[in-house]
Order: sequence, then C-alpha cells, then structure tokens
Amino acid sequence: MAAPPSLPIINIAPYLTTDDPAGRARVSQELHEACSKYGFFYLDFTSLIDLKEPEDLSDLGRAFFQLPEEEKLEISLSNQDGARGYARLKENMTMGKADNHEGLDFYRPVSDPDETKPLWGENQWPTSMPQLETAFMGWTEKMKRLGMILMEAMSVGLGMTREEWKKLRAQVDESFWVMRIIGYPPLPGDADGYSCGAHRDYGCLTFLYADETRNALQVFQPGKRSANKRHLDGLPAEEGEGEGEGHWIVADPIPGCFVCNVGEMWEIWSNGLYKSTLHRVIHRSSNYRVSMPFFFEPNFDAHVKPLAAALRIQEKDPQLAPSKAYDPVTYGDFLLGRVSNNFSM
Ligand SMILES: O=C(O)CCC(=O)C(=O)O
Ligand SMILES: [Fe+2]
Repeated sequence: MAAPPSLPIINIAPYLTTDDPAGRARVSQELHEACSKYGFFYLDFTSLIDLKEPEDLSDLGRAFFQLPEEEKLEISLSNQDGARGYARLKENMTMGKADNHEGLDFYRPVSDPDETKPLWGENQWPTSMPQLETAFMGWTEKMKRLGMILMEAMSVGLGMTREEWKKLRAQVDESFWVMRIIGYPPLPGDADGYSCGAHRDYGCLTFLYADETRNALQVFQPGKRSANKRHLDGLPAEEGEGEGEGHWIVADPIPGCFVCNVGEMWEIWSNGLYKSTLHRVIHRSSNYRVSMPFFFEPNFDAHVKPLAAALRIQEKDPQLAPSKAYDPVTYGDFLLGRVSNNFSM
C-alpha cells in the first residue's frame, strides 16, 4: 500500500528578509499549491519565533486547566458576550454533539465593549494567573504579524498585482482575530461525539500550535468521487465506502512548525481554488492534550468576495472553475452566524 500523503512543510523565512526574491517566489508557489491541494500545510516558524515561547505558553495553558473548576467558571463565557472566556468540558458543540474539550477563548479587544452584544464583550482572564494575559496578548501580536506576512505571500501565489494586494491588505489589517487555548482529556471509548467534531474553520488562516501528542488531529482529503461534494451534513461519506470517497490523514505535530489551514474566507476569495478543509480531533491517548489555535481573520467589516486574480486563473483553465457559486459576505455577519451555531456546520 502506498504511504499516506503527508502535508507539505513551508518555511516563511524568505519573507522575513528583503534580499531573497527567488526564495519569496518559491514560498508563494508552495503556498498556492498547498492551499489548492490540501487547504492545510505545516509552517516552519523557527526563523520568526523561538521554539521555547509556544512551549511555555502551552505549559501556562495546561496550568490554567488544572485550576479548580470553580475558579475557571468565574470567567465563564456566559458572564460576558457568550464568546469570550472559559468554556467548560463539553460546552462546545459540533454538529449537535458535545466536544470532549474545555477551552479559554479571547478575541481582538473592541473599543466600545458591550457584554449584551454577541462577540462585543471583554476578554476574561483568571485572577490567580495574571501572567496569562500578558503572555498570550504578546503572542497574538506575533501571530498578527505572521498573518500579514502570510497574506502577502499568498497574494503573490495567487498572482495578485501590488495594487490588488493593497486592497486585500485593507480587509485584514485590523484582523478580528480569535485565540483559543484548548484542553483535551482522553476521549472515553463510549463517547457519543469527538474530542472536536469535524468542522471547517470559518475565517482566513489558522496557526495551530499543539503539544507533542500524536494521533489526535485529522484532516480530511476528499477522494475522486467526493472531490466536488460539500461535506457539511455530517461526517463525510468516506468511512466504510472504500476507494474514491476520500480519507482522513493524521496531522501530527512537527517541532518548530504550526499546522496551518485556510478558512472559509479564503475559499471565497479564491473562488473555491483554496479549500477550507474539514478536520477533527480524536484524542484517545491517556494524556491531557493542549492545543493553541490562533485564528487570523479579516476585519470585522471586511466585504469578502471572489478576487479577480482567482477568476483570471479559472478563465485560463476552465477545469478549475468552481462547482458552486461563492456569494459575497461581510465577515462580521458571517462570524456572528457561525458563533451562534457553535460549529453546527
Ligand atoms: O486542537 C486541534 O488540534 C484543532 C482545533 C481546531 O480545529 C479548532 O479549534 O478549530
Ligand atoms: Fe479547526
């Protein structure tokens, strides 16, 4: 049997200097290919970030989850806008089933917080661990910078002109980012659900740092028969259906790399060239797994619609035409819809 395909590793280093145009062109091409083929890739971050930093953050996250439940519940997301704060074990639902994880979510702060408005409250932090806010807010600054760098590299990969990139940049330069720290106890053998059920990320780019646990995160690769089908209505049809329907590949952590993926906004911008790929977590090992996704998203008021550069590619090669029409969305409205559904799609 052929070895299962594994995701490509892309090193962003040429975009951190100004004197490597050939390297930049190569990275942009690699991004284009990875986003077209998988919607997922590993991003080597070692030229930008010291390996120890996310490890320390992950330890802090783990220490937070070890606090007594009453203390964690003091910052429950129900105190605020329903989105910012602590979600207890199984509070998050995907496709109507409880996910076997707990989490601490925080978002871009807003200048006029109002806890009665969905998403518009204030971030909440545990009083007994003041270092959490400082450390994680520092991390989000780095992740925003990385997001902008990657967006620029992807604009080149899609064949955008400098003018077109400037317009796209203005849609993401005040990213309404989200960060989650997720804690996964082992999934019981008889659980009716997953550690995190199959879903697509809804925004722009996800940078996931996860601890060294293996065999947890899985990424769906559609087969020939399922390539044009949308798998929104439950789990994909691959299981038990043999050849052609696609399969799940494991995306184990690689030291010094994020697992990166494109969300639904990139699928719209690219008019379906880049796939917002289904993924899920099944964590059955005996340890407590910690992961920390940073979601680099468009601005709240960004108007997202297929980009001319994607349409040019599809005009040249009609085989790349999308199998469905991509309607424009305003990111904030789209996000509100998704958050209120709590991963129901
Ligand atoms: O924990 C993971 O590996 C993935 C989490 C995830 O997919 C998400 O929060 O969107
Ligand atoms: Fe996800």
